[in-house]
Order: sequence, then C-alpha cells, then structure tokens
Amino acid sequence: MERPGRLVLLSELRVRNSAYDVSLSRSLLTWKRRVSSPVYHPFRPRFCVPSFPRRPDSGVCQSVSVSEIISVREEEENSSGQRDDGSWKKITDREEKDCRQAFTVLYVERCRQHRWRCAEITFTCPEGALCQRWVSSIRDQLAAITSRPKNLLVYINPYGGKRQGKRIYEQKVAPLFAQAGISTDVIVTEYANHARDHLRTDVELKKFDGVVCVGGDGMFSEIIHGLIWRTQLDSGVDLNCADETLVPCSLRIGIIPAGSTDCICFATVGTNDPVTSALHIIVGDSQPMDVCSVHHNNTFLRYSVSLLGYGFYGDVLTDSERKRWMGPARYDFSGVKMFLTHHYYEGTVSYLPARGIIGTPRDATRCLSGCVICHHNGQLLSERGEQYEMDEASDSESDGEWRTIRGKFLAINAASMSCACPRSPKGLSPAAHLADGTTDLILVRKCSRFSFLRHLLRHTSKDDQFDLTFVEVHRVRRFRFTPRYCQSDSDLELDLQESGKRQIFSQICRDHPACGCAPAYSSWNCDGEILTHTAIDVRVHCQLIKLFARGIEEPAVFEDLTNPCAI
Ligand SMILES: CCCCCCCCCCCCC/C=C/[C@@H](O)[C@H](COP(=O)(O)O)NC(=O)CCCCC
Ligand SMILES: Nc1ncnc2c1ncn2[C@@H]1O[C@H](COP(=O)(O)OP(=O)(O)O)[C@@H](O)[C@H]1O
Ligand SMILES: [Ca+2]
Repeated sequence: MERPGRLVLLSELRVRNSAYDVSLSRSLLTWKRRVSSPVYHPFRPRFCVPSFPRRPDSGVCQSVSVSEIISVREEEENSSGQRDDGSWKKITDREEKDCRQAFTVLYVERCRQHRWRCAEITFTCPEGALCQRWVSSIRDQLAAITSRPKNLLVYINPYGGKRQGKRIYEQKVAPLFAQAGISTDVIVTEYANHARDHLRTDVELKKFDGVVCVGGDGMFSEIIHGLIWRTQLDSGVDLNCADETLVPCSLRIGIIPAGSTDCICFATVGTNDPVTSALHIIVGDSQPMDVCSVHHNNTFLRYSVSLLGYGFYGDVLTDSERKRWMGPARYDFSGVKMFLTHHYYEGTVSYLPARGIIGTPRDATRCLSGCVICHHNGQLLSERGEQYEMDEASDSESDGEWRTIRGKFLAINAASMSCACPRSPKGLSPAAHLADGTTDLILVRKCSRFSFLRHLLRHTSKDDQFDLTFVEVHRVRRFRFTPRYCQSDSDLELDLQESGKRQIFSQICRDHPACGCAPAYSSWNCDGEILTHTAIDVRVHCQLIKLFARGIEEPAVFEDLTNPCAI
C-alpha cells in the first residue's frame, strides 16, 4: 500500500449525508468517515453509535492512489438539493461558478479477475471557494503525471471477433477517454493491412502519445508491424538482415480487446475486458514487451509477440480461416478437427539456449506486474547488448552453442509470453515472461492421440503440460526450423544415419502402430496470421515495444486497495 506523503489539502467534507475527513497528498486521496457522537437509544440500556445501511465505504477509511484517479468534475446542487436518486447533476456553463459546492472524483476500482471499473464519489464542500481549491488541486496533481496520454491514434477493426469492435469502442471506451480529457483520431479500417500501411507511411506520429488497437491479435499484429517498420526505416535499419539490432518503438500501444482469442491483451492485463484496457491506457501504464523477428534466408517475413506455432496450431489456424463466418467458435471446431486428423511433421529444430538469465520454463513463479525477472534479464541484455549480439551472430551450429534436434513432431510452438487466454487461463507456457528477451520453445513429439489429448487438456487445468515424456521445453534467444522436405541432401543423409532407418517421408508411422499419425505439410501460425514460409529463423528482440498495460497484478494488490484501510 502506498504511503500518503506530504498533505496538500485536508478538509471536512460530506459524502451523501455523512461527514468525512478528506485528505489529498502527493500520492493518495483519502476519505475517512468521522465517528458520530453517541446518541441515546430508548430501547437499549446503553449509548450506541447510529447504524447506517452497510455500504462499500462503511469502513474506517478509504483511499485511492492519485495515479489511479481518472478525472475530477464539479457538480452543482439543484434547487431541491440533490436528484431523486441522491446523485448530483453536472453543472452547465450558464450557471454561476460560486454555487459549485460539490465535486466528483472518478477513479479506478478493482473488481474480480483483474477487471477494473470506473467508480465515482461525490464530496460536498461547505463553500464554493473550498470546492474550487479541491478541484484545482486534484487537477494539478493529475496534470503532473507525465506518463498519461493526451492524444491517441485509434484503429478499429470492424471485422474482427464477433464484429463488435466499433460498438465496443463507441459505447465503452470513447466516453471514458472523453472523461479523462484524451483527444483521439479514430480510423475504422476498410481492408486488411489498412492500419499497418497507414502507420508505416501516412501518419504524422509526432502528434500522438500512443496508438490504440481495437480488435484481436491479428489486428495488434498489424499495428506492431506498422510501428516497428516505421521506426526501423526512420533509423536506417535493414529489415531483411536477421542479425540487425532493432531500434525500440517510442509510442506505446493500447489494446481494446474485440477479437477472437485476445491472447495478447489477456496475457498482459489479466482479462479481456474493454473497460479495463481503456483504464490502463488512461492512467498511462507502461509494459515493455519482447518481439520475435521471423526471417527466411535473410528475407524478413513477420514479427511475433505471442505464439509461433507449427503443426497443430498452424493447422488449426489454416482450417479456421475458411470458417470465419463462425466467429470465435471457429477455433473450437478446427481445434477438434485437427486433433482428430492427428498429423505429424518431420524436421530439424536448432536453438540457441538463453545464457546467463534467470528463470526457466518449468518455474512455479509467474510473470506478474513489476516482474523482477524481466527487469533483471532486460538490464542484463541491454548492458551486455552489443557484445551479446555479436556473440550470437557469430555463433554457428558447429561451435557448440547451438543445439539441434531432428524428429517427428505434432507441434512446435514458441511462446514469447504465457499466451494465456480465456480458452487456456494459464497459457501455452505459464512461466514465460513478457519482457525477458527469451521465448519458450515447446516441442511435442509424435505420440498417440490419447497422449496428445492429455497434453492439450493440461492447458486448461492445473496439471503441468510439460511433465510428459513426449514434450520438451527450452528457453531460447533464437531458433531455426527446417521441415524435412526443405532439408539439403547432406542434412537428409545425416538424418538417415542418425535414425538408422531408411524411411520414406510419406510412410505411415511405424513407431506407434496404434497412434494412426500421418505425415503432412503444415504452416506457421504467427500471432494468428499464416506464414508463407515453413523454414524460418526466429530471433527475440528484448523489450522492443511498450504497451499501455502493467502485467498481471498479484491478487494481494486487489485485496489491499478495495478493503478499507486504517492509516
Ligand atoms: C481439443 C482440445 C483443445 C484444447 C486446447 C486448449 C489450448 C488453447 C491454447 C490457446 C493458445 C492461444 C495462443 C494465441 C493465439 C492467437 O494469437 C491466435 C489469433 O488470435 P485472434 O487474432 O484473436 O483470433 N489464435 C489462435 O491461433 C487460436 C488457437 C486456438 C486453439 C484451439
Ligand atoms: N476492415 C477490415 N476488413 C477485413 N479485414 C480486416 C479489416 N481490418 C483488419 N482486418 C484483418 O482482420 C484480421 C483479423 O483481425 P482480428 O482483429 O485479429 O480478429 P480475430 O481475432 O477475429 O482474428 C486481421 O488479419 C486483420 O489484418
Ligand atoms: Ca519473453
């Protein structure tokens, strides 16, 4: 809990009909109900404090951090005092200033499951001048918070998820931005890649403090491509060179979830709720995030922040794109279909294990708000920056740093963050970090349908999805994949020597006669977009972008701030 610091104002004000001691410090606004004078109760043989209907504020004292105040507005008591419901009406320009005796503070209130709401409380002052002092003091405090955005560029995908993006923005988000005094330029996209191309070339970014994306992971992907490209082009970085160090983007990105999976929003905020996301943007949160660049033969393909999945997740995406009319349910349909299809894929995975960092993919700890592992590893990578990049670039598969695995896989997944989403609340790699400069490479080897189902179902339960003989996970900085049909003759010869068996690629699985797997071609699912190439070179760029988010908060934060406090 934040300490109050030096007091700016302290007054006795009224909330509804009760007297409160209200104080404002540099960090906290606190209101504490005054203890009423004892009154004599005729039917009880003792003095007692009058009882009030129990309200959320009936504790000793409540407070809100100044950093979580959304705005303050002046109210005016009408001729009869208050409205019938006890609330106050907004003052109009025509009405006299000095009759303003009440002000309302709008602030963040934490609800269950990481949701935030905009709560409000109205304080009545004994005189107009005091009311003015309170309003201007709170406004001054808010104006001093430099991390809050004032001008935002908003892109709405009207086509994502259940096609509700425009309605969600207009009804739930725009009114909050207006209350917080944020001005916006809103663009409703007209075609795929409209936002990406607009950001890359057309827009004057200097005018804005951030970009807001209303849509799903695919739409977010458009935004980061536009921003990252623009930043690299402005800095003269060659996008096609996989070994280039990328320049971090200065503008923060806010995600208003209106897609099908909304994994990036869920894994960075803890919920996919548009109001919660809007409030994180308003208070000016900042969460750095790793980005993977994906290349093929020194040609840039895409960036990824959440899942790069070949095999099962690639096939689910390819199949589901043909069923967009089903909305988000397309993933469930295609998920079951691809599970039953049970294809396996042969190829070679080589990876560069993350060295010198703290944390492993099997840790019980999670990446939470203010994560020390992200902080430590991020600092380590930026201090060792150039040296590390040079070592990495010069590492070759022959020098022992790179490790190589050849085999038959049902799925090859790289999770640069947990990939938690409503379908899988702990995600594909529960201990992955948002900003530690690594990705968790998960290899699911060919196994029976029953075993694969056990693995998949563990994404939805508390059981460890990696604690299975056919699953392995490595925390890496870089990896490459080559499907067997793309391998060179010498690599194929090596494969054959290693396996000791001369199998034809199209041959039905003999290792697991009961599994019924069939070999096939797959594609990569890159944050919900299909990649055109299968042989890829992936590299993690530590903390390349920043979101208007703070990571998932510990439940204790929720408890501290909603419970009455005693200072
Ligand atoms: C047969 C039982 C299956 C149970 C599987 C449960 C595992 C779910 C893990 C989900 C991980 C999701 C990773 C996120 C991927 C998104 O980027 C991507 C695009 O999202 P959007 O743009 O919002 O549509 N979503 C997917 O690829 C869907 C994967 C669904 C797999 C069933
Ligand atoms: N106006 C538009 N018309 C058609 N497609 C669009 C439009 N705007 C964006 N897109 C594309 O829609 C795709 C899906 O968007 P997304 O918001 O991620 O929804 P979902 O989560 O349902 O996949 C993305 O590939 C994006 O590029
Ligand atoms: Ca990471």
